[in-house]
Amino acid sequence: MSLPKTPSFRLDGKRALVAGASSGIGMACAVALAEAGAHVTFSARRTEVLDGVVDDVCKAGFKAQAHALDVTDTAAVRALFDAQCYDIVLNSAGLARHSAAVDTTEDDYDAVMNINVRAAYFLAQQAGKAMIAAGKGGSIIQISSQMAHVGGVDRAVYCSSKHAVEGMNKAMAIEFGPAGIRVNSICPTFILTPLTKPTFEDSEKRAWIDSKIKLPRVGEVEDIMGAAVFLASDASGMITGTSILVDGGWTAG
Ligand SMILES: NC(=O)c1ccc[n+]([C@@H]2O[C@H](COP(=O)([O-])OP(=O)(O)OC[C@H]3O[C@@H](n4cnc5c(N)ncnc54)[C@H](O)[C@@H]3O)[C@@H](O)[C@H]2O)c1
Ligand SMILES: O=C(O)C(=O)C[C@H](O)[C@H](O)CO
Repeated sequence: MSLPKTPSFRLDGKRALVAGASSGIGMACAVALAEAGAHVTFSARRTEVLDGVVDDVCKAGFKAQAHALDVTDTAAVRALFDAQCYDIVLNSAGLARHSAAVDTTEDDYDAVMNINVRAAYFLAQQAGKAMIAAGKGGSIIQISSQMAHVGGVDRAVYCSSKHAVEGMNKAMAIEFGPAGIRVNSICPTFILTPLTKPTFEDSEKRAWIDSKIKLPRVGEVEDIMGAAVFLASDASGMITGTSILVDGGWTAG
């Protein structure tokens, strides 16, 4: 009897691009992809902020390089994918500005939507286009949020942006699927990063977070790394148009 063959979680020989790799979840995911064997391009608006981590990853024997990219610069995004096709594209660039819906300014709305939705859209568009032309399939991963699945106090704009990412992914999964390109998201709960530091430091908000997460701790960037490697690898080869909630049970009730 021939046993089923376990699919590989390894990413050897794959080229990966991580946008928003200078801090937080993006940096952790980029390191995880490199440790799994991919050659990872860490991208951020300024390469100086990437030099330390890229050096450390290379010294550890993994493959990495830095690239300057502002994800809102659609011409630069196009140029990047015209020059190189990536097998894996993970987008972690994002912004949160919170206010009651009745107080949201147009500036806050536009800033959040510009990065979380518009930039995510055109990055995935160009990634998908290059992957289709290369004919090798691929995996596009957006760092979305648990707030793509529920509402949150003072988070009407942020929730709108992350729900939009889920819709965009589903439609792109339909379009790109025949070319073997998978489009998914990771939906984290609150993870301590520069983005959420002010929320964690507010004792009332911290109590809200602790009351909603069912596990006895909050999330750390390391909690997202496994999902990133899984979605990038052949181990998730039949998964597309969906999201992996890494939410400590927040959305369970
Ligand atoms: N930390 C959390 O609790 C949490 C939970 C769920 C989802 N998220 C999402 O995860 C993603 C990463 O957030 P994080 O918590 O790691 O915060 P972070 O602030 O550490 O990371 C955001 C990154 O986006 C980059 N960025 C912002 N604008 C950019 C631009 N125009 N071009 C290129 N890069 C840009 C920043 O430089 C930064 O490195 C975001 O999309 C966020 O919405 C975070
Ligand atoms: O909701 C917030 O305060 C954020 O900054 C992002 C979140 O941490 C994330 O979406 C988890 O709810």
